[in-house]
Amino acid sequence: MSTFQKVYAFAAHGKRYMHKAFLLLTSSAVIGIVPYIAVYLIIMRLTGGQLTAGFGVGAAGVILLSLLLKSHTQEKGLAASHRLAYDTLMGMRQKAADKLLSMPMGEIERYGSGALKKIFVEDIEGMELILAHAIPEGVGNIIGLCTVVVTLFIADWRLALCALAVIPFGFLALSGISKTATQKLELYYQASREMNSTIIEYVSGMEVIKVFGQGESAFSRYRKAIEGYKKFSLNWYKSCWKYMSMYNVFLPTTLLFALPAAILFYTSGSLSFGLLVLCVLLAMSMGPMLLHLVIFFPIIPNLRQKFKRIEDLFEETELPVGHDRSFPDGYGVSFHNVTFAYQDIPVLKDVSFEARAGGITAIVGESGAGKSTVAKLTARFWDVGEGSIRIGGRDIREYAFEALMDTISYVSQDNFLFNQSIMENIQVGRPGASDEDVMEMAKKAQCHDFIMEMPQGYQTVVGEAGDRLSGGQRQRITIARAMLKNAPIVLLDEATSSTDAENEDLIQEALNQLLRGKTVLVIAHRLSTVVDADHIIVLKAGKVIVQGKHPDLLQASTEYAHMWQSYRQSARWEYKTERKVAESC
Ligand SMILES: Nc1ncnc2c1ncn2[C@@H]1O[C@H](COP(=O)(O)OP(=O)(O)OP(=O)(O)O)[C@@H](O)[C@H]1O
Repeated sequence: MSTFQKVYAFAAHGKRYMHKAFLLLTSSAVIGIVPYIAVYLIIMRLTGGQLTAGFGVGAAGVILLSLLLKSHTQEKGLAASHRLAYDTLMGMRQKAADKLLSMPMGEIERYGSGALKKIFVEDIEGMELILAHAIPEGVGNIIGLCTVVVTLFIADWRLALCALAVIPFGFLALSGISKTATQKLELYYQASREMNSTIIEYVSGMEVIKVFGQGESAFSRYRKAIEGYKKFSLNWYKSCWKYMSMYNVFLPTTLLFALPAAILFYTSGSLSFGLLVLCVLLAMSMGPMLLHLVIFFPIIPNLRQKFKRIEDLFEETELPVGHDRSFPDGYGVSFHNVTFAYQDIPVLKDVSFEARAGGITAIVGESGAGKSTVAKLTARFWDVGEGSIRIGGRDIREYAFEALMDTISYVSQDNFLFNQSIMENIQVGRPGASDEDVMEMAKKAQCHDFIMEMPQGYQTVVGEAGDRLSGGQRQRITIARAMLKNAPIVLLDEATSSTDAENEDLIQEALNQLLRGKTVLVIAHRLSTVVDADHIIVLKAGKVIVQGKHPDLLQASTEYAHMWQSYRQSARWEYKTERKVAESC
């Protein structure tokens, strides 16, 4: 399958639009010849002394009509080809978004946000220019050129050959351009990729650069990347300039051979005056069309390059999904001898536990023990290496992806928000939820008051990743979002860690209300939040070292008792510090 076929296969109504565009653009090109023929006929009558006023007016009318018709068919042809282009791009964008949803997070992380941005924004966006403009206009131009050449051959084959005498020079230049361009295009794109990812890193790491005084060294990396890009771009253009100039100089000279030959044939009597004018006009019209070809040909390797990266993304492995939509035994979550590694680094080892349906199960342990990984595996961001995770008694790999996602609410550590209004961010939890429902949840998650204090209230746009809000505010909004979703299983990863003590109590209360009856897996550093849990799992270096209820664990595990002791001490220390601050004020 050629790249064009593969690209256009993304269009939902690809064939229909393609046929329509081709038919209309061809008609437009053929109609474009009519004025020339009409002029030829007028001249023939004029030189033969048979031109009547009626014929002159009729021919002028035909010229005007054919120009209008050419413009109309071209407009409709371009409209069809644009529809084809945007249909294709829509299909491609949709597939790219679906692809990310079905890829394991590890693969997405491996790409990095810079490379994915390049694919989504630059490659797909760059294809827009090619598909919606370069190809329709280029194809129209080629059809027009072929029509002129055929007409010229019909009119006088000798003059057609003279007009085409410049073509070998043009092809020589074209093959030079396409050879050098294709050879160096990959290097050029590589330099562009490097520059882009350095720029993204430079901008996203601005806080660290400022705080740690890294301006000089970070800027030198940035400068090196843009210098590299400049070098490759110039190098690339330099290798094309010679051929471009040759092309630009030689190709418009179609008249250079055709005109003297036409006059020679006319004076020798083998060409009528009418045909002389017709052939000269046609030969003249070929120049700009031939020049236009140079824009069209390089887009083929360009399209191939861009599509290759998109195709590579589409070929990435996906998480296999099942089709089950019903949960036979409710919403209990259980891990069965789960072993998991990020790439080659083992994180969870033979982990087994059960989070009872409708109960609160807490996961505690030192930093890096693998607590968040348990939540991420439950949400199926990755698949387990060995063992299985079951929900309702069935392996989560057997469920349809949407059915599983509908069942789980996940409040993660990073509290990501979209650069949209607060209202829309909370509505992500339940698309289509009414404003009143959103506000009710916001009140329960203790965010209504601070939202109302903002100038645009719920319509306030939160900035990129929510950076116009504080950590605590972001966290409460993500809790409201999860509450609105009202899923039967809730994963809370450090859900109240960015909240001050007063709000934490309030949110905890709201959470307690809303989590009632749900299967909750809570990951918390502060042991106070898990004391009342139905079941506590203690992880250490990826292994479950002990599990049970808080009072039992205090008795049964010295590790847990030690953790509890340390927590109590730090809580007392926090309390003392707060009191001292309060007294000194
Ligand atoms: N995406 C990832 N790729 C590679 N390694 C990872 C990734 N995420 C986590 N890890 C590693 O896996 C281990 C467990 O991480 P995890 O986030 O599950 O720990 P945690 O117990 O939740 O830690 P914390 O309490 O500090 O958040 C860590 O050593 C971490 O470096």
